[in-house]
Amino acid sequence: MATTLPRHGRPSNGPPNSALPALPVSKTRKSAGGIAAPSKPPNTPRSGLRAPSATHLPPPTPAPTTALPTPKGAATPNGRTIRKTVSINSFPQPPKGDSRTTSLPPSPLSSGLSTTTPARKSRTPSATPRMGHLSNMTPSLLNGSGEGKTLSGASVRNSDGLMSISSPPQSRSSSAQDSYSTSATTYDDPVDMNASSISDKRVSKGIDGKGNVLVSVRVRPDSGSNNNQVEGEWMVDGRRSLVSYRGKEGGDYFYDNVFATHDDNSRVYDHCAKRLVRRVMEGYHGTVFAYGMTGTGKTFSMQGTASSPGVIPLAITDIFSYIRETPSREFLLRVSYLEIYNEKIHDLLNMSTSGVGGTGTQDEIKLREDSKRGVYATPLKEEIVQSPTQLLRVIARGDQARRTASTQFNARSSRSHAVVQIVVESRERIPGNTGGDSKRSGLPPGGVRVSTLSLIDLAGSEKAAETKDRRIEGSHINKSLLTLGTVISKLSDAKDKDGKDKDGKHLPYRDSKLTRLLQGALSGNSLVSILCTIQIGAAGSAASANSHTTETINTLKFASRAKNSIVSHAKRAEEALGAGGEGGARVLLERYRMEILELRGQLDQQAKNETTNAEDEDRAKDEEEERLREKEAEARHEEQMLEMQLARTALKERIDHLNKLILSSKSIGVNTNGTFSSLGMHARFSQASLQASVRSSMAMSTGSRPLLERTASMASSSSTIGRRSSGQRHSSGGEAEEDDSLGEFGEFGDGTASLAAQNQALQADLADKNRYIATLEKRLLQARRASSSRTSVGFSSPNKGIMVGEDHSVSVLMKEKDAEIAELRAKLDDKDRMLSALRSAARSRDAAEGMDSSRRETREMRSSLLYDHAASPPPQGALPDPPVTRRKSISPMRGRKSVDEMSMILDEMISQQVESGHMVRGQRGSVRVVSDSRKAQAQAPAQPADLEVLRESPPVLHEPKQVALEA
Ligand SMILES: Nc1ncnc2c1ncn2[C@@H]1O[C@H](COP(=O)(O)OP(=O)(O)OP(=O)(O)O)[C@@H](O)[C@H]1O
Repeated sequence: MATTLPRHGRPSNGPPNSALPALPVSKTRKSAGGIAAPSKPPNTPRSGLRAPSATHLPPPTPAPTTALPTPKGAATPNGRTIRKTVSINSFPQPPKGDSRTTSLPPSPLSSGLSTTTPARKSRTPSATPRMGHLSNMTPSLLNGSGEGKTLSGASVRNSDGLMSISSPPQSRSSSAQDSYSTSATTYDDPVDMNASSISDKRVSKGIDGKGNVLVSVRVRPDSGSNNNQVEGEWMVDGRRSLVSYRGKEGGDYFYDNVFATHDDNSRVYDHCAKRLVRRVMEGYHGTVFAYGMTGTGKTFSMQGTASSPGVIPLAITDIFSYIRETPSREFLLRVSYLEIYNEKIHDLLNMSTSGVGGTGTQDEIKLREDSKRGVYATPLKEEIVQSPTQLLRVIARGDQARRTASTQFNARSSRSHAVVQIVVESRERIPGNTGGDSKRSGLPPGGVRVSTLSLIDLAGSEKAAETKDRRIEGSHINKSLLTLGTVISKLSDAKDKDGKDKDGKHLPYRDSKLTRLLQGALSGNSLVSILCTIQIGAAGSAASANSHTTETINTLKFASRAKNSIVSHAKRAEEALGAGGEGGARVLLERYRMEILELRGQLDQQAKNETTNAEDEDRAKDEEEERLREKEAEARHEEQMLEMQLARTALKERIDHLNKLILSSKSIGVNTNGTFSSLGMHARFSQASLQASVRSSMAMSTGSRPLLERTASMASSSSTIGRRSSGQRHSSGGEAEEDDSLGEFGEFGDGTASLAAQNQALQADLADKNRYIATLEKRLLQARRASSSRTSVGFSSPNKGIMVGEDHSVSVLMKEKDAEIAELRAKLDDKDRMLSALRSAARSRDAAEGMDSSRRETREMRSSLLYDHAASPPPQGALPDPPVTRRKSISPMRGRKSVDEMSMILDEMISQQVESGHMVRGQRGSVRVVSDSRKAQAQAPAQPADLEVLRESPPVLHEPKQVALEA
């Protein structure tokens, strides 16, 4: 009769042990792997012993519920197994003195047994042969919330009998290397699945009060069996999590989970690791490790196959499922993979330098301890992974680098302890901000939680090895496993002594790298799930050989001790709020968040800069265009100003020159210091100087094209005079072989001839000036029009103030020019009047002397001749009858007299002009026309010559004023 053992409550020491949230309901594990597992290599030792007979099959009835001791090794005649529950203390000592193992350290399990047995003895009452831990089953984080398992008759029948061993595919292939689907897969919650029955909760409850350690035993099928018969020594009851040995020194072993041979990896994962993985995602540290003799299925359980993925791939799937199901948090995963081989740590993800054979120069990896991280290996490569596929690939890479070799019991035995560590960083996601950062504060509401899931496939303990290498490996493996067993044993003894053993010494974690690395888990800082693998074979099979049985029993004892010894007080990892310090520096999520914030800030700044730059560029472009426009306008304006300046200069020069000419003529006419005769005598010289002056003036006035044209025309007219003058000069010393006209002039040595010539020259000069004035006026008009158009342009330009100012100065200039021109015109008028006076003087003289008709004719003829020489018709109305006399017939006295008379007349006229205010006398006796001569002229009586001059004046003279007003 099996009895339900009383469950002792245990103090809660840390982690919550309340009901766990329901896991996803569901339901069938999908496996995409259809790849047939390779069969076991032929050299694998297999049992050739007789298979258990059908008579030894478990009864179809529920398992016996009695825990009463039964005779050792007894079986009922009807085939029912007689349970023998023995104390762990009664387990036999491991065999010693095996010839093959003398050179090896003793098996850790057997050693552990020998060292711990006394202690166990003292605590386990002999009257209660069941494992001590069974009396303390309480719910735990890993076991569920207290729901029991249902033991139906059928299930009991399946699990309670002797081994029903089939031959599963014997394979060893990394699931990660195959095309295992990582799509979301859900599993039956073992708790929910078994929640209906309360009749027998013993098996599924937390095993004892020692915290959250979960111990499971998995029995590997014995492929060597030909049938399902087992010769009565072993009994595996999965439903009751019981393994019984009925053989010598046998007993009942209860654990949290016992998996029979037909249980697959999925079931193993669901019961051993699923909850732990979930807790890790919630912030607890978790460790799952497989322990057992070589070839018993540790790697098969942890890695699985393509068709039956193990703990590692299933945990990865669950990790990502959890992330998908938890949108309120964001996660970052990084993975490392190391192995401890011959007591050296190798980075399985960084084997490119060291190589599998360890020939490279990989930095030595050491174990360090940190208050926040605990014990950790460094330097170790960590890879950040973002998908299950990526994570599986990383692990598959490590698997390939792991050292394996063929052993007596395993063709591809793992010769090292392999540790996969998945670090999970998580942080609360800010609502409405999928980017993961707070736009307002830049800080998330909570800190980053960091937890670690360690998945460890230990190397198998080996009792004997054939080769030296194997022996060395086996030595290290056994030593580390022995240390592990010792630590666990001492943990049990030291549970009340603050982690110290009986002698007050610290636990020997440092005795091996394995225990040092597992220190955190063993000392209770993390949730722990231990999967012990055993292989039990039919009686007479290889698996049931003595050594094998011994190893199996030792494994069972190790599992029992672990369950009793490891007290977990795992707590949810604290949330790290900063990225500072050694611990904080590991929080990549925080670092990345800060980096993202920083990069975002830079991006924003860059965007702002780009916008500002674009605006600046536009502005600079506009300003540049504006500057160019201004420059062009300025250049145009300067050009126009220069043009006007040139025109003004030319005008000024011309006006000065004309003024000089006028004064010179008047000086000649009004010379009162008795030199008029000399004027007459030097008339030719005076003419010549006048012409030279005109020519020089012409030569100077070359500023612009119109002026050049004008100069040419004036030069042509002057040349006429010049020829005559030069002729006069040339003939001064001689007579009439000269040019006719010159000869004729030469003949007139008296004042009459001089006057006529002067008169004619003045006439020509007057005509020339008129033309010049017309040209100037045209030019002025053009300049004003140009200025006007510029002004209108200038108003629209940004420098319109300047343009207006310039234009104003131009208009002032124009006005000045107008005034000058008016003055010039007045001077010309004076000259006309002088000419008229000369003419009238000549006429008076003629009348006084009673010139005969012949002389008159001669004079007329000469007059006409004179006009012919002038190269242009005489101005209309000008010099109607020049009083020219034949000088040869005039006596010098008479000539002098007429000159004197003329001088007198001129003096009178000038005096009149001066008196009337039209002219002013200079200091040297010269006279000037006053500036308002125009007004005086308007008041003076019009004379024929004046009218003529006015008629010749182009009407455009008044246009500039109109333009100026418009401007
Ligand atoms: N439960 C099982 N069902 C079917 N085959 C199994 C099972 N367990 C183990 N095997 C097979 O047994 C062989 C050895 O298994 P495995 O390599 O996992 O043992 P191990 O304990 O890891 O050995 P070692 O410690 O030497 O590495 C493999 O071929 C594997 O396929």
